[in-house]
Amino acid sequence: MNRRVHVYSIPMRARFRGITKRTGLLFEGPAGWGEFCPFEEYDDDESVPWLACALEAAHDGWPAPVRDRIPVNCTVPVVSPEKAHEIVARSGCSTAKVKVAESTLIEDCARLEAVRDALGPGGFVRVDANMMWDVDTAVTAIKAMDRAAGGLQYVEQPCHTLDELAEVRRKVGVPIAADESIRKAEDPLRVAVSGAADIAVIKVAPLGGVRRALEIAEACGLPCVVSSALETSVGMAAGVALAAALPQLDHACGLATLSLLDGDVTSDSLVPVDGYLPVLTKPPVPDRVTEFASNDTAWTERYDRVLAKLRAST
Ligand SMILES: O=C(O)CCC(=O)C1=CC=C[C@@H](O)[C@@H]1C(=O)O
Ligand SMILES: [Mg+2]
Repeated sequence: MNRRVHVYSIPMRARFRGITKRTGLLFEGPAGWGEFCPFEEYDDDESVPWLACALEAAHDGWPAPVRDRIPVNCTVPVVSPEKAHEIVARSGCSTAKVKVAESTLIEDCARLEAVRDALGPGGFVRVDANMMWDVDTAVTAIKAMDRAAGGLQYVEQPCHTLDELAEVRRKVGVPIAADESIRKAEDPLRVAVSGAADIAVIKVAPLGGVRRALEIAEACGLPCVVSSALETSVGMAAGVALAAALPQLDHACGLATLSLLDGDVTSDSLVPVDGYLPVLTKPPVPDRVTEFASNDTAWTERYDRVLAKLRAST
C-alpha cells in the first residue's frame, strides 16, 4: 500500500447489527476521497465490491444526478420505546425504519407504537427483520406489527430465502422489501427478486459502486430504496449519489445513519435537514479524521489483499 490512507474507528451511539464501533479506511484519489469499510464478517472476496465502490469515488467520480436532494428515513435501533420516540421526533424525518426481531414481539410492538406516536398519522413506518424469521413467525409478527405501527409501509427481508419471501408476500398484505437477497446474492445482476418482493433495497458499497448499483436496480425492475452500510459521510456520499442518479425514486432512503455514529470524519457531515440530504458532486474531505484515527494495521492489510483480488478479477 503506498497511497495516503487513514484508518478510523468511531464508537456507535447504540449497538446496531451487533456492532459497537464502526471502523474502516479512507483514501484519496484524483476525483476525491473513497471509503473502504466492509463489515467484519465480509471475507476478502465479498469485500471486492466495497473496494470497487471506494475506487469509483476516488478515481472516476459519479454519474450525473437527476435530483438535488434525497428524502431519507430515520433509523431506529433496538432501544426502549421512550428512546425510539425521541430519535424519531428529533430526526425531522416523516419516515422511520425500525429494527425488529432482535427483541421480543411485545417489545418490538411497544417500540412501533412509540414510533407511530412520534410520527403522527401521516408518517411512514417500515421494519427490518434482517432474515431472522421463518415463514410462520414472519406472518404472525408482521400482522401484529402492522397493527402496532398503525400500518406498515413495508417489511424488509423478513426471512432468508427468496422462496420464503414469496410465501410471506402471498400471506400478508404488507409489501415486502429485499435487502440481503440482493446484496448477498452470488450475482446481484441476475437474482430474480420480482416474485418475492415489492421493493429492492440497494446498498452502494456491497454492490460495487454507483454505476454497478444502477445496473442492478434496473435489472431488479422494482422501486428502489437506497440504504447505507453505516459509512461515514465520505462513503455515505456515494449512496446519496446513487439515490440522486436513479431514474425513479418513490421512497425515502436509509441514508440518515450518521446519527448512529458518535462522530464523523468530516465537518461537512451528511445529516438530514427536514428529512432530506443534499446531493454532493464529490465526497466530503475528511478534515476531522485525526479525531478518530486508529493504528489498526488489519485494515491496511485487508485493503492490500482485497486490492490484489480486485486487480486479478478485472
Ligand atoms: O436502512 C436504514 O435505514 C439504515 C441502514 C441499515 O439499516 C443497515 C445498514 C447496514 C447493515 C444492515 O444490517 C442494515 C440493513 O439491514 O439494512
Ligand atoms: Mg436491511
